[in-house]
Amino acid sequence: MKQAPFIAVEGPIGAGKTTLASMLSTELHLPIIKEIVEENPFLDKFYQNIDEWSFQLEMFFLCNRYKQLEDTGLQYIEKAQPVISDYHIYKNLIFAERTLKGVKLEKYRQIYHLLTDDMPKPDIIIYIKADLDTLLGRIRKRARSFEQEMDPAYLEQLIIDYDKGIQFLAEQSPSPRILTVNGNEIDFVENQAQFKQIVSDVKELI
Ligand SMILES: Nc1ncnc2c1ncn2[C@@H]1O[C@H](COP(=O)(O)OP(=O)(O)O)[C@@H](O)[C@H]1O
Ligand SMILES: Nc1nc2c(ncn2[C@H]2C[C@H](O)[C@@H](COP(=O)(O)O)O2)c(=O)[nH]1
Repeated sequence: MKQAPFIAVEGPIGAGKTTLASMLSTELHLPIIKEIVEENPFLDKFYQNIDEWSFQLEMFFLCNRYKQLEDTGLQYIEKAQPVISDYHIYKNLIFAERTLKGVKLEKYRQIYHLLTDDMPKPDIIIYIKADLDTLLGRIRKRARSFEQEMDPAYLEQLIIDYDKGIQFLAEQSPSPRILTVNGNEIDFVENQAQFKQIVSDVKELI
């Protein structure tokens, strides 16, 4: 290992981030940072009325992830210890740019940059790309009640937003190493050989 990696697994809702990050954490003996979902008091309300609840929801995610990133910095990055996370902090902005408008979006952007610009960023991103049908199938399989009525148009837009967001991250300096996984065709859950191939690809990046 050249230096202790900070790995983030990213991709739109239902792509398999938490699943793959957990599998890699076990396989590579890496501590894992997982985002807080079930305890989020606004998600249910958000899916019922996005315009009404988006600011509270985005701020809740941002504050939680800020705290997790702060802890990750202290516990792992500053001690040069490797770590894997099932999200990149930049996902906050990907979502907020889609769900917020006007003054609220402008205020959110300022707070986002204030909180995160000087925080440690992942140097490896595993980006799981998947199309709408695959994501809808996985969201059904996961069966979280509040996600079942999600508007497919929202998810379709997020797929595009994610592509742009990851492209933006790729152009940053220093640029993260990015491994793109085809989530439609590669079944790392059921197919051991395909999972081992991802492990081998990740090891090459470390
Ligand atoms: N490559 C895959 N093949 C089959 N099922 C998958 C795959 N990736 C994830 N799943 C399943 O899809 C659902 C969503 O996965 P999850 O890891 O929660 O996605 P995310 O964290 O990206 O939202 C889970 O039920 C998981 O078991
Ligand atoms: N509006 C936002 N929604 C978010 C954000 N982060 C996660 N989410 C939603 C999407 C899913 O319903 C659920 C879990 O996310 P996964 O990507 O792990 O499936 O929470 C966000 O920043 N803004």
